[in-house]
Amino acid sequence: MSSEHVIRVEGVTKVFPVYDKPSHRLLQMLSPGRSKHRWFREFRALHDVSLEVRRGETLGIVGRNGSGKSTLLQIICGTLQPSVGDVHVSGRVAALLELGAGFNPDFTGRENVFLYGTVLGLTRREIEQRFDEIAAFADIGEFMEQPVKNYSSGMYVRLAFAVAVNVTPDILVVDEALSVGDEAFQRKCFARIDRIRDEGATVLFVSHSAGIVTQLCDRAVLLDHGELLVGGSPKFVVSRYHKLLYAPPERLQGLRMAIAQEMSDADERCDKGGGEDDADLLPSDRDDAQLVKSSRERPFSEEGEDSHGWFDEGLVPKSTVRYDTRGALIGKPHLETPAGRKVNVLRAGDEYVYVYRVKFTEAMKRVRFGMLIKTLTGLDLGGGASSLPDQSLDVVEAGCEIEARFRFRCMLDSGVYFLNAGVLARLGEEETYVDRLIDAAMFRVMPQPERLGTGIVDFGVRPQVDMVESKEAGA
Ligand SMILES: Nc1ncnc2c1ncn2[C@@H]1O[C@H](COP(=O)(O)OP(=O)(O)OP(=O)(O)O)[C@@H](O)[C@H]1O
Repeated sequence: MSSEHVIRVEGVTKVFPVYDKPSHRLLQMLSPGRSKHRWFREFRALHDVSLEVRRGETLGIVGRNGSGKSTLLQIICGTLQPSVGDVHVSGRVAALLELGAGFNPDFTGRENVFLYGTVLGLTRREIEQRFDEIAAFADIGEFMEQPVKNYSSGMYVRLAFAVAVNVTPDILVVDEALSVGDEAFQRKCFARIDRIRDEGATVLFVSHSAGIVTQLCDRAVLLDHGELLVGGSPKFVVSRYHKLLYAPPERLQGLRMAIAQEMSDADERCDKGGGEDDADLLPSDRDDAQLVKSSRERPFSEEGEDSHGWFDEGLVPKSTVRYDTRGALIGKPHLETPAGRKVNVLRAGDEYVYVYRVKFTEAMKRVRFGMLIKTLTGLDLGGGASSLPDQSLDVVEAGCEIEARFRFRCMLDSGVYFLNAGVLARLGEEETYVDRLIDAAMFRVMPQPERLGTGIVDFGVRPQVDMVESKEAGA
């Protein structure tokens, strides 16, 4: 394996024995070694799969249910052995596989942290050093001392993720698990995955969400019936995945062959923006992803207080990070209606104000303020600055407190979003951040029952459909 590649899968086939009745498993075990009769059928979950993953690359693995994604990940992680073929993996692999994998249900959370850490090659001392950080990330309180069989699925994932991201993995494997848990925790996980990628780790990501794969991954592969059909840019691969997903059964076989034939061309489309992409003609994937659950939705009335939204105390980001503080401190970030009522559950189409305060402990020159709205996965959607650089506040004295207000119209699809805040000033010749709060606040946009728009941002598209030729006129 070249030093550039950290994973190489060569001609891997995986065959599982399938027993029609539970008693057949027992009969097979009792059959003499040379007995010709087999009490099972063979099911081929993977067929001749070859794949290379480079150091630092984020690879998305997509495919319909039962296509072999989890089997492939388990083989890469070493928890399953291939029936045929070879797998070479270099470095520490931390895996967040489907629920149920990894932990011993009878052990407490704490014991499992030590068990899992040891399996990943950490010494007891190393795990002890990281334990507090793992516990803080998991944020499951007293449950850390309870057997994990008493955990909810959300708690289980929290602990599993906390361990996986805190063992400094060379390769992080994430299998759909992030769809469990609340949005604030999901955002924290995506932010941590970003950091792990920035530090040069390789990430394998199994997801049914086209949005996540296209946004997070450098490259993707499509598995179908255990075969690797195609690989290439995420947009290209996701569009082929969608074609398969929505194809009528009679066209499926022909489509599979056509996609497999494109395989040879796909390498040329490896840049993220490149590639033929017809995914946007297909039904939105935001619903099948369902990452943004509407757990705290409630119907809104057209009139009265709630019609412009309300405040949900549970919507508190867990991924807030402060960068760059140098004589200025951002505080109290929140959203208000134009009338000044604090809200964080918004109605699409209405206007809101993003407000935060900044305390200056040092005098500053050329000061201005900024904001940014992001998705749960960290995609920058848009924002704004309080002024152009040459129109910034000339001087702000030490001891001053300034309130920055950004009025905007909420042109977003239903879901959960995050807000950044930043203060810029001239230090020497350079304009630089003097305080920056990432994921300072979060908000939810209520579902819109009559929405015609698709995608995250509502451009206010006004459709018009005209009959340009009727049958009678053409006859
Ligand atoms: N231990 C096993 N014994 C028999 N069949 C198995 C076993 N594990 C997996 N399979 C079968 O192998 C196929 C691939 O399963 P796998 O879980 O890898 O698919 P997947 O793409 O991850 O699916 P999903 O998206 O539903 O999680 C499925 O048909 C599954 O039923």
